[in-house]
Amino acid sequence: MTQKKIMIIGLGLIGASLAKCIKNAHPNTFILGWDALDSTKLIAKKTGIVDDIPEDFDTGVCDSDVIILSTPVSVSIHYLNQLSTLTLKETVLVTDTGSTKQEIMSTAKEMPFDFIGSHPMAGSHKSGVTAADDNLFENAYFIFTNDLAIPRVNELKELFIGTRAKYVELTSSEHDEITAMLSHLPHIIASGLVNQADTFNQAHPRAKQLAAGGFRDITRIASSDPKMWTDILMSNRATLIEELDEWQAQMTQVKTWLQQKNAQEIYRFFERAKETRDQLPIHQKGTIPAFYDLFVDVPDKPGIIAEVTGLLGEERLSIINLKILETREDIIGVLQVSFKNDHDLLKAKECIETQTDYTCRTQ
Ligand SMILES: NC(=O)c1ccc[n+]([C@@H]2O[C@H](COP(=O)([O-])OP(=O)(O)OC[C@H]3O[C@@H](n4cnc5c(N)ncnc54)[C@H](O)[C@@H]3O)[C@@H](O)[C@H]2O)c1
Ligand SMILES: O=C(O)C(=O)C[C@]1(C(=O)O)C=C[C@@H](O)C=C1
Repeated sequence: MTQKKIMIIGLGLIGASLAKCIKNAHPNTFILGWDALDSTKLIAKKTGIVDDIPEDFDTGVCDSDVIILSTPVSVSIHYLNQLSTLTLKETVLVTDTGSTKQEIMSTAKEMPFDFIGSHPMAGSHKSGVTAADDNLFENAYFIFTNDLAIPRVNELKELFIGTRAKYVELTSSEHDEITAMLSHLPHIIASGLVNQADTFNQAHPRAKQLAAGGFRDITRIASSDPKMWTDILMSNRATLIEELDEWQAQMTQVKTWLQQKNAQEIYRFFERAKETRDQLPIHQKGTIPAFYDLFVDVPDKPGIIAEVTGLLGEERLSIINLKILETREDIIGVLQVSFKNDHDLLKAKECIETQTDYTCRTQ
């Protein structure tokens, strides 16, 4: 059988992470890469993220069986139009990874080749080839938009099997409504908060040092790439304008309650939010960051926490959370140690099991 050629355009966080996942699951594929930055192409080639960088763009895409566009949304639309001017393989399958889907799907309608939209609902505020991570998509939702009903979604599902993500199919309009609410609006709010704090800090220079966990947690995503987010907003304008109207109405309501000293309504506001968030499936990426828990049965004796965390520290495993679930006198207690991914969780289990007598469970 001839070797399948995949061309990935845009070797940043998502493109390079997908390249790694494809290679892990399909070592026989030949991965070509393309990027606007020579330094990125060089790193991708040197680190083996791609097998090769073609001499020129046209040769690369015309020789490929699958083409993955993983650039900012407006750039991917530009490339899609460019691909329609070239003689690609008759059986080529083109996809993208963009965070919005309606605009690219309506461009794809006019294309002389098969196109199915993809969107892995996992990512990071980090960008670029050096942030590539083959564990990035594990357990996350991976959305396909196939408005054009191309009977080849299974080919993509097979190609992306190494992501270990959970596949979902949506129409592009459902996709853009949902992501506006759960991804795009939160990014606007996070950046708005940081900008408001910046203005405030100029009048209160000491404030910067005093920002604590709450501010850090709600604003992490404000460190994301501004080009990527400008493109996302510009391509989901109508839905976001509606979401922002609702958001403003909600904030005006809170302001009114404050003016009225209405503690009861303010309490209900926070109570509803707590109940809702507490019920969200926090073990799933795509909604709330996933935590991977290890349960260690430990004897009830002094220094036990230091012993377990010390062993994990020596393995350079970072702990996201630590809880003692049961400590009654002279019974075995349970330590719940949370990690940021499955890989760290399994490494921690192995480390504790090989270096102590304690029993470990992951459920
Ligand atoms: N970052 C996330 O959390 C996330 C998650 C899912 C999907 N996405 C989407 O995936 C796409 C890629 O995002 P990312 O996070 O990998 O961004 P990134 O900034 O890490 O990577 C984008 C890459 O595209 C390259 N690029 C830009 N213009 C180009 C051009 N004209 N020609 C060739 N290469 C060009 C950049 O040099 C960079 O290497 C975006 O459409 C984004 O909306 C992002
Ligand atoms: O975790 C993050 O940093 C992200 O911003 C990831 C995130 C999101 O959840 O909003 C961002 C954009 C993508 O389209 C999908 C995922």
